[in-house]
Amino acid sequence: MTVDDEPEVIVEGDHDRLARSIADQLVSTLAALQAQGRVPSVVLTGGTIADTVHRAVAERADDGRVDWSRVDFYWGDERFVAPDSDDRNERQVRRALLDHIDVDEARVHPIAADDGTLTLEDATARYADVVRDQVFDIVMLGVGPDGHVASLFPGKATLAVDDRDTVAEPASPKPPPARVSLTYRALNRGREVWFLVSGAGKSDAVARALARDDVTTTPATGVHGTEQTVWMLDQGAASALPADLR
Ligand SMILES: O=C1O[C@H](COP(=O)(O)O)[C@@H](O)[C@H](O)[C@H]1O
Repeated sequence: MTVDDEPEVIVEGDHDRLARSIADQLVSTLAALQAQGRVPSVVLTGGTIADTVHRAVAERADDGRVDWSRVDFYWGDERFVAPDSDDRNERQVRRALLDHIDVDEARVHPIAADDGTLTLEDATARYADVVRDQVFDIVMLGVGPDGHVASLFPGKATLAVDDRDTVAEPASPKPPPARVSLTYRALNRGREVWFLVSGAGKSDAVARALARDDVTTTPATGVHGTEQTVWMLDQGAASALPADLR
């Protein structure tokens, strides 16, 4: 993003309206890319608004606009827990969306779970192989009240990693502690980056990121799309923004 490429800010009335709007945008964007003969790639996120978005996409899945077997799905981060743990971002997305659409499992690329055979570092290295040189069409990211994105948390050494695509986070301040995350280097290969943020509890983090606060205190500042960066907010999440941005 150059200085001229200001992020776009979209504000919807509330959580559910925001989720429906994002779901519509996702379906339209994927359909348009497929109409160009492309197999779109999407980076998925965990979190509360993301879960509502995934359910809203599933409700739209039967309209035939998207061939879901011709979409590549990746994850921006994952909790390194047992495969059947409800803490897995993969499990959350499968329940809300992937179990309801006709995906090609060869195009679903989850981050490895703690199945007893792998270390956190093994899972991190494996995902680096999966995403190597991958350019993502859409990167969707939730944002924490502390400004974290994926599993890049304020003050952590992982924020400075710029020589690889994945990092291990063994001590996340938000449970569960063991996580694997894409780095800025990988996330910033996204053509379009969409921040999905709901609720007044995140309004300060949103305001700091859009004011370009330092990444060490607001990690979300460091992610931007090569073509477009869009902050998709509800009124609560937008409530600390200056009036011209709301
Ligand atoms: O831990 C995580 O948190 C964020 C945001 O979650 P939320 O519940 O505050 O919406 C999420 O984007 C990330 O993928 C996840 O691992």
